[in-house]
Amino acid sequence: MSTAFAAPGAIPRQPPLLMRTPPLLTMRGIEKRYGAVRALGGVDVTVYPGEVLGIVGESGSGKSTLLRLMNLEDTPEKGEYRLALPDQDDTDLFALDRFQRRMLRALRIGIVYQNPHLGLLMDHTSSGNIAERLLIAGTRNFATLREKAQDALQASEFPVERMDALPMQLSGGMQQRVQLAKAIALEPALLLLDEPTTSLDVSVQALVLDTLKRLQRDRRITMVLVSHDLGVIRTLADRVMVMRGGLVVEQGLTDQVFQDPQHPYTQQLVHAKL
Ligand SMILES: Nc1ncnc2c1ncn2[C@@H]1O[C@H](COP(=O)(O)OP(=O)(O)OP(=O)(O)O)[C@@H](O)[C@H]1O
Repeated sequence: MSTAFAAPGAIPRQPPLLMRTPPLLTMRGIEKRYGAVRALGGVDVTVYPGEVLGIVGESGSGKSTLLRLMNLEDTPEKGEYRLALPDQDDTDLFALDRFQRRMLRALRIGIVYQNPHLGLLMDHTSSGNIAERLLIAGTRNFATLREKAQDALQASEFPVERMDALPMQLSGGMQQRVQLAKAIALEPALLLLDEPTTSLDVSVQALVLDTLKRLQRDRRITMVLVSHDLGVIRTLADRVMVMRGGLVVEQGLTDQVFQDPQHPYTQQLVHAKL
């Protein structure tokens, strides 16, 4: 496995500035099975504040399972998970009870799924979807709810004049922007993106990627981005982790991994894309 910042024999490079701070997210030894299927076979992940970590790999390699665990939707058979949050002690988050995990997920972690049905309440308007999130955090005043929902929608570059439309009345790109607005409404410490642009037309995909880039640049939101599309990873991710068969086979700075892949599987992925 190549985790280094330099090819063998090369002069070691300094890790980027972001990585010289303590990590925001640390996962160690994550193992997850579904019956006989080993989805994750002992995965370690470290994410630094303000960076975008990309996760690539073929279908079934365990990317979404790992993201679901980061979102505390599920627990693994083995492994630990810590988030360095100001009000959080060093507890293993998988050891929290179901309610504590749900609250932490709602208040501190945002997620955008490939399928808007997973991220949105289809019988709520766009503003209602965001208000639902704000209510969990204790906002009760109607005018404040609307104002905050509008702010979040604007930040995700959603046309706010459509804020009272139902998701089904919106285009795929707009639905993803509502999911994004909902995910960032409470200024999460961690934003998880599971194939956020995969089901969109190429031109719409580029616009949504631009929004994500702008958000990342302006707000320095720490993101973990799962995508099978190397172009998307290359556009957004500072670092990349390559997964295969529930294991991490290579990781490093995105440019470096793509320009000089060390693992045969990464070489195959990169060359298939060229
Ligand atoms: N709920 C589940 N029940 C049973 N098996 C599952 C479940 N979720 C995932 N798996 C299996 O776990 C393995 C990893 O799946 P996962 O969805 O994490 O992979 P992935 O890399 O995200 O794939 P894709 O790119 O196709 O979404 C696969 O073999 C998958 O079939």
